Amino acid sequence: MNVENIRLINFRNYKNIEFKLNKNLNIFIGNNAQGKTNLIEAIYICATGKSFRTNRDKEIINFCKDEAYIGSSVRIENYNKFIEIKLHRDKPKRIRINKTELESYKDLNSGLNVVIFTPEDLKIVKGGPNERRSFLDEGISRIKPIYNYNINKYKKILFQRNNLLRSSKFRKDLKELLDVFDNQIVKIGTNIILNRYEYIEKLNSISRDIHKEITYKQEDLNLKYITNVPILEDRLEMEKAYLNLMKKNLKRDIEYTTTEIGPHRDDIDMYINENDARIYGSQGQQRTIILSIILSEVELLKNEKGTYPVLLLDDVFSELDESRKDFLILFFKDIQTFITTTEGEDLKSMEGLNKTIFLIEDGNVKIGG
Ligand SMILES: Nc1ncnc2c1ncn2[C@@H]1O[C@H](COP(=O)(O)OP(=O)(O)OP(=O)(O)O)[C@@H](O)[C@H]1O
Repeated sequence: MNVENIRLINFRNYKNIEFKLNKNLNIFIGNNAQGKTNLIEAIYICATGKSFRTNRDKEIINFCKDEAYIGSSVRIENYNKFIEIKLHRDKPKRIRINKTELESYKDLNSGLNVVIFTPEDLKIVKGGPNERRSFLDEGISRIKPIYNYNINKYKKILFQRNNLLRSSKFRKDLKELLDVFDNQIVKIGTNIILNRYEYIEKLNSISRDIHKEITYKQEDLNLKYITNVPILEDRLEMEKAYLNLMKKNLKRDIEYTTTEIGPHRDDIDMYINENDARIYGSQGQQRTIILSIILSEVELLKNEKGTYPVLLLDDVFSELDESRKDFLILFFKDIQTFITTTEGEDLKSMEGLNKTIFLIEDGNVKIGG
């Protein structure tokens, strides 16, 4: 799978550009604020229909224009897809695949899988549990689209349950209504928890090996899934235990008008050599954890889907020492990779790889030497 070319019109600081991309390594090099991340963003939008930086399409359109266009030809196994996205300041975006318009961007099945690293991803280690749950949900949805549907459904029912708890004093039918909600919550919640459990188990086993390699066997990474629902081998027993726990907590739930038990309280603990990485990890260590996890997602996707996704790495080299950079570069051999950097120095470590260097300056793209 690879992105063959890209055309941008009035997309952020790009007025009108079109260029071909390398099947392997693409390096966007330039000073700050020249448009390197904007290119990563454009490729991400082609794959997912949305930006990783904003939910407001208006921000993506050039300041002085009302419309923007992204077009890209993508090679998936042995066929091509031509993806086109039109953004308008006052209208919903329109997406066409091979000239056929989709009803909604949510229908976009570009076939292009991407895994992205951005400096913001540090929040997966440093931020709150919400960040880690979002990371999990995104990763699992890439492999199992039905999971995303379950998450949305779970959030909806949970919201309704919490509303009901808020009005519990005035409801004579509280018990009957809660029974209906709780039975649904437990079914979907169990699905979510088992999917998360399985995903973290797989991620953990791959990321441990990768992390060991990156750190020259100095660091042992361990990811642990935290959930307040007991995970049991027998699914029906698990649902029963989950429901009992909800019933046991009902008094507390009514008092606080929120639901305590369930996957909306899940988290991931991260340890390096048995120490909590969130508390004791250095900035470089925390960054390396994210890299190990993201590279594991790449391997996991390859295992599940049979082909490597495209790798988007925004400013990945900062704060990594030479040996960690070298390991990362080994990864690029078989995967189409897009990488942004301000440092000419970083290019030295990529000698000998099949690559194209793009010089980015003020919304212009030139092929470098
Ligand atoms: N909607 C827009 N219209 C025009 N220009 C925009 C728009 N949004 C962002 N920009 C411009 O894009 C530039 C930032 O681009 P980008 O984020 O890709 O920078 P970068 O090269 O990755 O920089 P850094 O190395 O600092 O991360 C800024 O000059 C900003 O003003």
